[in-house]
Amino acid sequence: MSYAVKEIFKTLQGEGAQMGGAAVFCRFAGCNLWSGREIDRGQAVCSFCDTDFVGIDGSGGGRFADAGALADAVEAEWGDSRPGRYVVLTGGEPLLQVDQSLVDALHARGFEVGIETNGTQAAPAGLDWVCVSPKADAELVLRAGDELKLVYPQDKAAPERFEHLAFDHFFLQPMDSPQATTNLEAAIAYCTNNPRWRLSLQSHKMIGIR
Ligand SMILES: C[S@@+](CC[C@H](N)C(=O)[O-])C[C@H]1O[C@@H](n2cnc3c(N)ncnc32)[C@H](O)[C@@H]1O
Ligand SMILES: Nc1nc2[nH]cc(C(=O)O)c2c(=O)[nH]1
Ligand code: SF4
Ligand SMILES: [Mg+2]
Repeated sequence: MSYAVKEIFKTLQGEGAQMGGAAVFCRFAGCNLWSGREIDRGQAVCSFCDTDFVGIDGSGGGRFADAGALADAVEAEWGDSRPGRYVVLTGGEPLLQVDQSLVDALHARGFEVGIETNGTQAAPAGLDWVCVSPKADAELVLRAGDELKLVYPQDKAAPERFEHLAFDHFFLQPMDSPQATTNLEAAIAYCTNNPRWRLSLQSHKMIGIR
């Protein structure tokens, strides 16, 4: 199967429990919860997205004919060094495209494989770090993983809906929007009163990296 990829870049993971660690980000094109066109945002199931995932025209993006070709591009972006190889599959919604052969091809090149997903699609086996970010109006299929990272606040997606699920870490991530300051304050208040939840800040935006 071929893969449509918006961009591939090396940076530090900005969010969640892996925050601050080096990673190659592989951003897949397309999402099942929004077309990515501003004209459709108001009607989308997920309407607060901060990401351009349309097309294959970003840096390092393209159409990759098979898993080996995409894993080679990820490896080239990381460079020659072997220790700590880590790739984050994101998007758009990566689980519309990620399959077992891609996970295997990345493992064969020495990468640990993380994923950022909206949790609406089944995942192939062998992923090393699964971050699920549920959306209020989308059915949640992936109900176990390493971290659950809830963008906060969302109408009809109170944290209590998710805290019984089988994750090791529970994060609230303030919604980036014109109300970002209010959202941050609300997330601080919630975490202060509900110690099962920790605050995840989008640190890459604060320090001016991708
Ligand atoms: C762009 S999404 C791509 C992966 C996947 N589609 C998902 O939603 O998890 C990457 C992460 O950014 C989060 N995110 C998207 N828009 C955001 C916003 N406006 N403020 C804070 N986090 C946001 C998502 O919830 C997700 O955790
Ligand atoms: N630095 C950095 N960290 C991130 N963590 C999750 C991201 C994403 O868009 O999936 C992201 C991103 O786009 N950049
Ligand atoms: S599910 Fe993820 S990629 Fe899709 S629109 Fe929402 S935040 Fe963006
Ligand atoms: Mg992002």
